[in-house]
Amino acid sequence: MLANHRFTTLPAFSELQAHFDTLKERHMRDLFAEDPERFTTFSRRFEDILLDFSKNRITAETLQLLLQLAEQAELKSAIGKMMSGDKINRTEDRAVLHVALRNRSNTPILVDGKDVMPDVNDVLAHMKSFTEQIRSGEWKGYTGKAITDVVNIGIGGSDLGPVMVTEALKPYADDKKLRVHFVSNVDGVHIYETLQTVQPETTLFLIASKTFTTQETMTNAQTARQWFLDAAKDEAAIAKHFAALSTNQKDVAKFGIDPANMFGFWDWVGGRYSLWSAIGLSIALYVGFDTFEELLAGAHAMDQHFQNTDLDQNLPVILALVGIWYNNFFGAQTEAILPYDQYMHRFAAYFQQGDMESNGKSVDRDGNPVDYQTGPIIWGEPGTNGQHAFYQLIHQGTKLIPCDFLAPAISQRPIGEHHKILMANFFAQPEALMNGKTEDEAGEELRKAGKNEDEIKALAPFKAFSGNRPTNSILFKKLTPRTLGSLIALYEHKIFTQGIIWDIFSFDQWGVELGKQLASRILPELHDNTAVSTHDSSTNGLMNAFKDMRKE
Ligand SMILES: O=P(O)(O)OC[C@H]1O[C@H](O)[C@@H](O)[C@@H](O)[C@@H]1O
Repeated sequence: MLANHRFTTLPAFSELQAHFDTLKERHMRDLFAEDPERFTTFSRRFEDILLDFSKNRITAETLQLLLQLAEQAELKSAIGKMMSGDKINRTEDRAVLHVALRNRSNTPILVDGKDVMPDVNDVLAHMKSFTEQIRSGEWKGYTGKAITDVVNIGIGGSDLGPVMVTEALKPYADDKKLRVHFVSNVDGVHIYETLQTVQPETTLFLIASKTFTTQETMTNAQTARQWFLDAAKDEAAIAKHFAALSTNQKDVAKFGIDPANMFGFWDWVGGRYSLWSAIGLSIALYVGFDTFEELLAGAHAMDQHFQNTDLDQNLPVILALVGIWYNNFFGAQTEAILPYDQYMHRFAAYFQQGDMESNGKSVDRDGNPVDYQTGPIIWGEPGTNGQHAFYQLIHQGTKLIPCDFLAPAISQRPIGEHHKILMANFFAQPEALMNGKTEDEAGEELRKAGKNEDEIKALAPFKAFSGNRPTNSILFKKLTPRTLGSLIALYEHKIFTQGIIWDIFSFDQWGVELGKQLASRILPELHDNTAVSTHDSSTNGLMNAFKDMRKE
């Protein structure tokens, strides 16, 4: 059981408040000027990953106090509890063991007295042999042809991880053994457009759903099944073209999927933490099983770092603490994740679910409403695209938006000057956000450009930048499977750390349930043209207008 505490009554919390008052007006420009060692003091390394958090509004004292906050929240003990299979997801009475899925050292992890590792390894072995059969062409479809296309049907945690990772690891699929497609939206457009591009006789469908009851996924799966049977005209052919990634054996069998094609996982794998489980089968099929294992190994290495490294050297902990500093003291509402790597273009979208579904909570572990801020709004797009879209607000708007900049030192596709140009932007933006530009500096530039004094006076305020806008820079050698695994685990553990300190449960998601219940209540009311009057006037009005618009 996790110990409860009230976040705002931890002794370090009030110390941080007092400290904040002394620091809030200080400019990072001055902090850098005062301390030539600032980069060394505020940067950390893990394998090929360098975290530079020196461009934050912190001093050594801030970091010390934040570390005390983590200690007072009993973070170390909480990490140990997660890693050893304690049921820390109390509202669902479950352990939280995505770390077991990538536990390459195979040390036993017990849930209810039973080591989970043999089951984990069995599923991995099953995934491996299946992957090899499909990729080698040994597995034949119902007309005797090899599989060329894999369609993963899933949503939320059963979609976003595989989408993000297959995009990020595209260079590792250069052998072009298989194409992968992802269908998530219940909007029929999504499955329609995907089915336009594949052939029934060479397509493998993966029905990815932890519960195997999610309406969107089941609707898309039934449509795919019907489309397939329209061509194959034989239910026996389903065994060659459908596999299930799920914890729900009963409903998988009911759907007609051969139990031999079911890849299981367990209730202790949260949906948004499931890419390491059977849900990652599309990844393994696309990049090959060895590459998938390297991804697991990278995450495992970060798990060990998180568990065994002192808090002040611990990358996930530092990211989490810096985030808390802005979220709970500066009042920042959002955080941007900005990868300067086109292959990582779904990384922010992935952690939108990872972070917001985990820490979007307003009740503490005692069941009381919190009176402080919890999880931030996560958003972001790859650089440099974002620079030409929303960075204006980050530079000159009224909101404080802490940003994480991520980039590889070595491009997967070194072409001409592209990577150096990309990296020049990666270095320039955090520098500009930190330094800003005073009105005097802006004036000087205008003078050099030949403006007269009246023009300078009129324009300089618009051309000035306050600066003092915080960033973390995460520079890594190359986006290898191992590094990607470590980066994902880095953010996962950041989320865990913040949840522990905020005294909330990060591994349930009751908020998602409401939408599901309401939609299932409304669906039957859409089946005929009868006017609806059972809801509020807005919902009634909209539903009735919908029915009118559809009349011939
Ligand atoms: O894999 P499933 O069971 O289809 O769930 C898909 C998604 O459903 C809900 O939105 C939440 O519970 C998510 O965490 C989950 O990832």
